[in-house]
Amino acid sequence: MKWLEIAVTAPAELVEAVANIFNEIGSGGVVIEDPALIIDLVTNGTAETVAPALKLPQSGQSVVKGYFCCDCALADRLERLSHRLTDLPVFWQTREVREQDWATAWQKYYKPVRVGKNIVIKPSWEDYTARAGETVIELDPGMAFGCGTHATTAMCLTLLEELAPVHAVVYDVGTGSGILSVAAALLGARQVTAVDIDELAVRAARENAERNGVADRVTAVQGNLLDNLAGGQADLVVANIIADVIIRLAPDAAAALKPGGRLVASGIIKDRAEEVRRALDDAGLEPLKELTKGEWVAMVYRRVSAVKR
Ligand SMILES: C[S@@+](CC[C@H](N)C(=O)[O-])C[C@H]1O[C@@H](n2cnc3c(N)ncnc32)[C@H](O)[C@@H]1O
Repeated sequence: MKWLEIAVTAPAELVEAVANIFNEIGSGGVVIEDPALIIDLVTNGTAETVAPALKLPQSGQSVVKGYFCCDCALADRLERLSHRLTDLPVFWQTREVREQDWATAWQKYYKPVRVGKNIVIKPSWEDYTARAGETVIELDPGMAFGCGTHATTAMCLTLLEELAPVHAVVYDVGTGSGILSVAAALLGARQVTAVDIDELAVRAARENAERNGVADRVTAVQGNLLDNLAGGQADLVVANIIADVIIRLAPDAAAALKPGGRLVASGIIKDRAEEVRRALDDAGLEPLKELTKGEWVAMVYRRVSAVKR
């Protein structure tokens, strides 16, 4: 089958917005090429990581690629895309590709990679022998976000490892591939609810929980943020989405936490970090820690006692 690849070159802060537009108009898959991440891997990569396969990007801009089936719906999709991109500072190019070329193209760059102190993310098709003390997450993200190498996911994993959620009740909001839910369960959480608005992500999260032998502790559900979740109050909420969504989520995240519970929030571009801090403060949460990587920020907050609603 023939597909049309549409490559949108965009500044880092618009990457999520462009990826969302692709998803909303029915893209069969989205690939994000983030130069900050590639530079980080080329600079800091070890023999185990993807670094040897990568080349430094020519420009500092990110490229978001969407794939569209060349069928009768294509013309309508292109018109909607053109309409949605028209006011954004981006440019786009198209080329025809065969299905095998894009569906698996990213796999050749995706090798076992170490995150935090002792977490290793192992693609399901790669071999890896775990060393003592390592937590190995076996993953096939499919078309869902979250293969572990994106700065925001990596920072969330690092923070999860530090928070050591032994016996914790956890909500993973915007679970994508389920990577953070699986990590929480492997790190000892007793009950994890993984929620995503995207049906494909929910399926990927369920499969990845099974693949890692933690399906008995990870429940993946389709839904909007923390709406209608039945898991009770949590020790830990993780949300790696985007600044606007974290701001919207703040009061509900605070209310979903037990006193003393922690929120790990990421997907926050540096320029929006202050707005997110304000929203989390306004929700009655107390800041504990921040990490930054490239353009991205991850934050840890704690619920002190009663929260404002
Ligand atoms: C950046 S990805 C994070 C994936 C994974 N948790 C990680 O850390 O790599 C954000 C995810 O949030 C999901 N999402 C966006 N808006 C949402 C909403 N309102 N409710 C639930 N999930 C949402 C997206 O579908 C996407 O899978």
